[in-house]
Order: sequence, then C-alpha cells, then structure tokens
Amino acid sequence: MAGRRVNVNVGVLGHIDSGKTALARALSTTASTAAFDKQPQSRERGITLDLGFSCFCVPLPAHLRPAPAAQRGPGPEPRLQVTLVDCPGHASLIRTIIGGAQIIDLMMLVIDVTKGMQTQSAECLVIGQIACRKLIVVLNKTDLLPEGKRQAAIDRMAKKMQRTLENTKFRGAPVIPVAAKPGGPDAPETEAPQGIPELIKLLVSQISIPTRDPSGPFLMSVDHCFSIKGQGTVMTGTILSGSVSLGDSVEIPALKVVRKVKSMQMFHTPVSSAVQGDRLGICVTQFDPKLLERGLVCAPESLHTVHAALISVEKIPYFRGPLQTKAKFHITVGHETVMGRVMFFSPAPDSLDREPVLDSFDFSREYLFQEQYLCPAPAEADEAEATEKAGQASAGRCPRQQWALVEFEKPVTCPRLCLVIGSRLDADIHANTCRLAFHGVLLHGLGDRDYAESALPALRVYKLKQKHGVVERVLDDHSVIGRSLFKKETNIQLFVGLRVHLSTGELGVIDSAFGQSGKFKVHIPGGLSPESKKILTSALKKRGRAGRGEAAKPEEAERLEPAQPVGLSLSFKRYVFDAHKRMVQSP
Ligand SMILES: Nc1nc2c(ncn2[C@@H]2O[C@H](COP(=O)(O)OP(=O)(O)OP(=O)(O)O)[C@@H](O)[C@H]2O)c(=O)[nH]1
Ligand SMILES: [Mg+2]
Repeated sequence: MAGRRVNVNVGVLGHIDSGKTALARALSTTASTAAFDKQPQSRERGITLDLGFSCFCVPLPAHLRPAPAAQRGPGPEPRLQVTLVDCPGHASLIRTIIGGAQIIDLMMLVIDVTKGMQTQSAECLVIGQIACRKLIVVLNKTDLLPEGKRQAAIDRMAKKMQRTLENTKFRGAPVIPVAAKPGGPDAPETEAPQGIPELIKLLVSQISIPTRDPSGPFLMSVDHCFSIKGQGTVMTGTILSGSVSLGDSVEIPALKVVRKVKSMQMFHTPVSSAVQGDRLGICVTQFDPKLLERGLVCAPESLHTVHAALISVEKIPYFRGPLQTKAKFHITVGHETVMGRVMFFSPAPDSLDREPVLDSFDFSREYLFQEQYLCPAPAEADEAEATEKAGQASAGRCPRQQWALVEFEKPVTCPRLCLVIGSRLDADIHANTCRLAFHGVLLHGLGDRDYAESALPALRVYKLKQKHGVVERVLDDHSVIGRSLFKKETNIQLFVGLRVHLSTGELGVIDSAFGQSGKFKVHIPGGLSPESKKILTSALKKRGRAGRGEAAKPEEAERLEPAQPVGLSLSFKRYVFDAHKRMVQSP
C-alpha cells in the first residue's frame, strides 16, 4: 500500500499571459486529465479557459509531520501532494477564478516581471485576500530582462511588490523570481525552466495544512465530469467539507438526483474514503455527464436552494463609486454566479459598535435602511473627492457591520455560511478598474419562492422619516391647528397618536384631521407656554388684522410678530417590509 499522502491545494493566479500555465507545467510531475490547456478551444486561443489541475509530490516536510508519539512505526515515507490549481487569467473568466480561489490553501500570484502589477493581478490579490490565507508572489519571465541588469530589475520589482502588499493581509509575503518557460513559446522544450527548485522549496516551507474536518456534511466542488463505458459517471473535484466513503449516497443538487458512490480515486490510486481538502474522482451510477460540467455534489439534502439571502457585507476598498441600494450586481454565491439586486442596511443607531456576527442573522433586532453602503468618512485630505460620494457615515461613526438583502434573478444552490462576492462584471475589462465591489457571508437564505410575503415581514428594517410643517393657529391652551405637514390626499388617520415637536419646545400629539386640506389638530398635553402663546397669538392677530381690517397699534405688531413661523416636526419609522405600511413612533 502506498504511504500516507497529505494533499494541499495551491492556486496559480495572475493576469492573462503572465505564465501561470507554463509555471504549473514546470512545477508538475504528474498531470491529471484536465491539466495544461488540453481543451481544444483553449489550445486554439492560447489561453486557459478552465481550471487546470496537476500535482507534484515531495517528502512530507518536518513542520507538517505529526508529533513522533502519534506516528505509527516504520513504513513508507509520508508524502506531501501539492495540487496546483491553474486558474485562467482572462478577465471574462473571473467567476472561474473566484471558484478556483475558494478551494485553495495557498495562492501563487504570478507577475510578468517586465510588466509588474496589471489589472487582473490586482483583482486576484483582492480575491486572495477574501478567500485565501497565504500568498507567494512569483516574478516570472526573468529571462526577458537584459542579462547585465537582471538582478537589479528583479530587486526593484520585488520591492515594488512588497510595497503593494504593505496594505493587504499578505504584508511581508515572499517574492521569488523564476523563468517558467525561458525563451517563450518558440523555445525548444529542452530549454530548462529556471528557479523552480527554489520555488518548490519556498512553497513547501510556506505550506501549512488547515485542520481537515471529516465531520459536517459532505460537499465537493466538481470541475470535470465524464462517463466511462460500463462503469458509470466520474466527477472530479475538491472536497470542500466533510468526508465521503464507498457506497455512500451523494446528491447532485443541480440535477436533483441521488447516486451511489461505486469507486473513488485520488490521482490514479483507488481509495475507499476521502476528507475535506482532498482532490478526488468519484465514480457513481450512470447519469448524463453533459448535464453537469461544473457544480457541486453533496450529502443528500445538505444544500439549500435560495431565492434571496441576508448577507453580511464589506465593501472592497478598490471598487470605485458607491454601492447603491436597488443596484444590480453579479453575485457569486458559493460556486454559482447570478444577477442579484441588493438592499443595504445597517444596525439601528444605538448598536453601531456591536461586535460583528458572522455566523447568523438576528431577526429580533431592528435595522436601519440605507440608500447606500456606508463608508467611513475619509481623512480631511480626500475631502474634495469625498463630497462627491454620498453615503458616508456621519461624523466618522461607521457601523462595525452592515448587511444586505440580496434578491436573486434565479435561485441558487449553496452551502450554509458560504462566501458571497458582488461584482460588476459588465464593467469594461480594459478600464483598469477593480470590478469586485463587495464580499461577505451568506447568513440566512430565503428558500421560499414567496419569501416577500412569507419571510420578509420578519425582517425589521426601517426607514427613518421626517416631516416638517407649521402651526397655523392656536385653538386653546392645549391645542393648535397645524398645516403643511401632510399632503391633501394623505390619510391623516394613519398618523394619529404620533408625537410632534413644536419649534418653541412643546411636545404635541396628532389628534385628528382638521378639514379636507391636510390640516390637523395637535393636542399639547403639557399646554402651551405663555411665550409660545404670545408668539402664536400675535401671528394670529396680524392675520386677523389683515383679514378684518382692524386697526392695531403699529409698535405692538412689530414687537409681537414672530421672526419665523412656529414649526412642527414629526419623525417616525416605517418598516420597509410592513405590508400595512404602518408609521411607528421613533424616539
Ligand atoms: N520568455 C518567457 N516566456 C514565457 C515564460 N513563461 C511563459 N511564457 C510565455 O508567455 C505566454 C503565456 O504563457 P501561459 O503560461 O499560457 O500564460 P498564462 O498565464 O497561463 O495565460 P492565461 O492562462 O491565458 O491567462 C506563452 O507564450 C509562454 O510561452 C517565461 O518564463 N519566459
Ligand atoms: Mg494559463
């Protein structure tokens, strides 16, 4: 029996033509069926269209070996299997790249040393920050640098990359030069790559194996599917969670079918079980492989199909422009990308500082509707630019967590708490801008097609509304008539009982409509103060005088005339999903 193998997935990401496939080829000794641009279209266009998988093995390094006590007696040397996930570079394939990034433990960012950071290198770095823990920057094509100045140019680019990483979570990550295919496409195959042994050494030293957890529901991301005559249908992919054994039933949720696992292989070797992190081919009883190119296979009934979701959101700082409520984004949910419309909301003002919660959504709390995602107010220096952008949190008080309701154009099938990325894939790919707009975690999926009626009323997101009017006249010490707060057609009955503040300081309560023109009666429980009465009655007198032509002493009219009318302000909450559109008193 072969010795123990520990698998780790390493992503190869970078701008188009930086040499990712050439690097994967140089690194690999064993190629799986799908590696190295074997697709005919891929060969024709000279670009990678799909994830490519290949691997190489090295002795398991000391830092990854279990403690001596845990080791079983003498046996074959344990091996580390490094599975390389060669991602496409072309901008149009970013969904594939995001899918690839979610199954890797470490990311190699390939940079063409003669070009430096390019648009998709930056996007890959953003994706890496969201989905990966570790990074190595590989400066490729060093053979293209003039020999005499090569080292200096490499050092300069390495410094530049370090500076770029400075503001990311990969600060201080290693940068290493190579030439994966010296001489380029026309160079003879005998031309040996340069710097590969050093890169392997660095990779192996940087790899740490995340704890693989065999518990939890089985979930595998499938990247290829084909049938073998007389045996069944084979799906190859990476196990994202849980484990699988021979004879288990697995579900292909996209096709709504359940199949039995007949056999399994890991890199051409039959196995009887596999766990999270393993790369695997499983053969199940026949189904048409054409129906499933990409997708998920899972333990029966462990995934949910959702029509909308509540997600925790964080804006990607490189995305230019605001994130608007009602805007449409491409939303990658787990391993699917669909269009979705978003509505942003923040904590109620009294809970801005609450610790972010990333594993559930609290329906018992109230939330404040936002026209757009709130960004921290920028430093003074950026003020000019900042004033253009609305949606800044007032006085630098930015909530620690914000959310969005995402409504999908078509339902998506995804695991619990999966990664969500919102992007603007329709943006011009040559515009040199980051198309990735926000990321987050799916906290709560709405599985009912009629979620708008069945589930959303429980979501207590409110808009804070303010209305302003004026006191028209005093009825008595405890009541006034107001106007200009409502439109003529407003049903004032809905507002009865809500508090209004008079600009003179008194508190009133809307009592009833008054006449047909949107006027209303306000009851003032504490009574009008003598000063207020003076201001109001003097205004009344003036009106009266004009109306009835009564003579008043000119000096009195001057003295008592209020500088401004007495205002009435009403603030109330309206819950966005309240079917009855009730107004609720706000503090
Ligand atoms: N001179 C030189 N050319 C290289 C090197 N590595 C790759 N190339 C060439 O660069 C071109 C692109 O290489 P690929 O490996 O296909 O690049 P890629 O990053 O996989 O491209 P996409 O997958 O389409 O994004 C090919 O013509 C390679 O021969 C290198 O180290 N030196
Ligand atoms: Mg490629």
